[in-house]
Amino acid sequence: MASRLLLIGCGNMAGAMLAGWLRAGEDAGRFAVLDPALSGTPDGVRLHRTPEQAAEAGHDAVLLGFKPQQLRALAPTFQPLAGPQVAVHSLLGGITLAQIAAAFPDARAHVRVMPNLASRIGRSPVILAERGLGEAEREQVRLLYDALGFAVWQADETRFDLVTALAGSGPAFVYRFIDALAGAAADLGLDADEATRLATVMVDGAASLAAASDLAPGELAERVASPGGMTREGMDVLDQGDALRRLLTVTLRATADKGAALAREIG
Ligand SMILES: NC(=O)C1=CN([C@@H]2O[C@H](COP(=O)(O)OP(=O)(O)OC[C@H]3O[C@@H](n4cnc5c(N)ncnc54)[C@H](OP(=O)(O)O)[C@@H]3O)[C@@H](O)[C@H]2O)C=CC1
Ligand SMILES: O=C(O)[C@@H]1CCC=N1
Repeated sequence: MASRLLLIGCGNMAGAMLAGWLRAGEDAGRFAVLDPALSGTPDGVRLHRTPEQAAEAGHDAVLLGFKPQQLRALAPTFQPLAGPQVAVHSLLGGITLAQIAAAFPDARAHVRVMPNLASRIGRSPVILAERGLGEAEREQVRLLYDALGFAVWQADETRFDLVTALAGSGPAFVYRFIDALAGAAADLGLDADEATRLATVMVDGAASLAAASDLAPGELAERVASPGGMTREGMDVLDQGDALRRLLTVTLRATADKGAALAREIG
């Protein structure tokens, strides 16, 4: 595992990861942040304002946590931080390993990382792809990200935008679902705050049960629907013409397509 990791850009996502690592018991001294306007970092995590300051402190790996659209403009500034002793890890949605390698050609290895905001509580899937790591270091990198939940290598990088849509963007879709469910209940007469609280606790419990169960989600749904009971009536609405699945297929396709568009934009 990289012993000293420099997070370049520490907003919503990299900030959640940093909090997740500290929550998991990682030593704060392993981490440093380079972010010009960030208000502060957790205790023990050094905050650098300039690449020169960061270079002086030293590191074995950098984690790119800024926006994909910034890669082309920022890469020359950060190249001195990504020399032959350094591995470049990237959170940049849509940006391929080949593009990361082209932006940081001197680095000894490149890793594409796709977590989600549940990193903060150690419950994120983290999808990984790499170029240039040896066998032992691959396992060290997997363990680093496994501390944020569940890390797994994606051998076929052509699938990365799709797994990003599912696992990286996925929480946004779940939050929309919770909002819509609560909003619908409010429209039908429930107090709005109560509806949001019930919907959130319900989704948490249902997802945790699915994660802990040997049964597939489809089978669990069948177990909720008592024969001749209420639930089936609602499920029939979602299932009619595969309405929910079709909607989600379009949703994932649009999300994944944007990844490819961002990559084309960078060139
Ligand atoms: N949000 C999410 O759930 C996920 C995001 N990602 C990826 O993570 C990356 C960041 O996204 P997100 O965290 O949402 O975005 P944010 O805007 O919250 O974070 C980006 C951070 O980078 C900082 N930054 C901007 N310019 C520089 C610079 N020149 N040097 C150093 N830092 C800089 C920003 O500072 P300032 O605000 O002052 O400009 C900000 O703190 C993206 O590439 C995205 O694809 C991946 C998975 C999930
Ligand atoms: O919206 C985005 O582009 C990033 C990538 C996955 C989640 N957030």
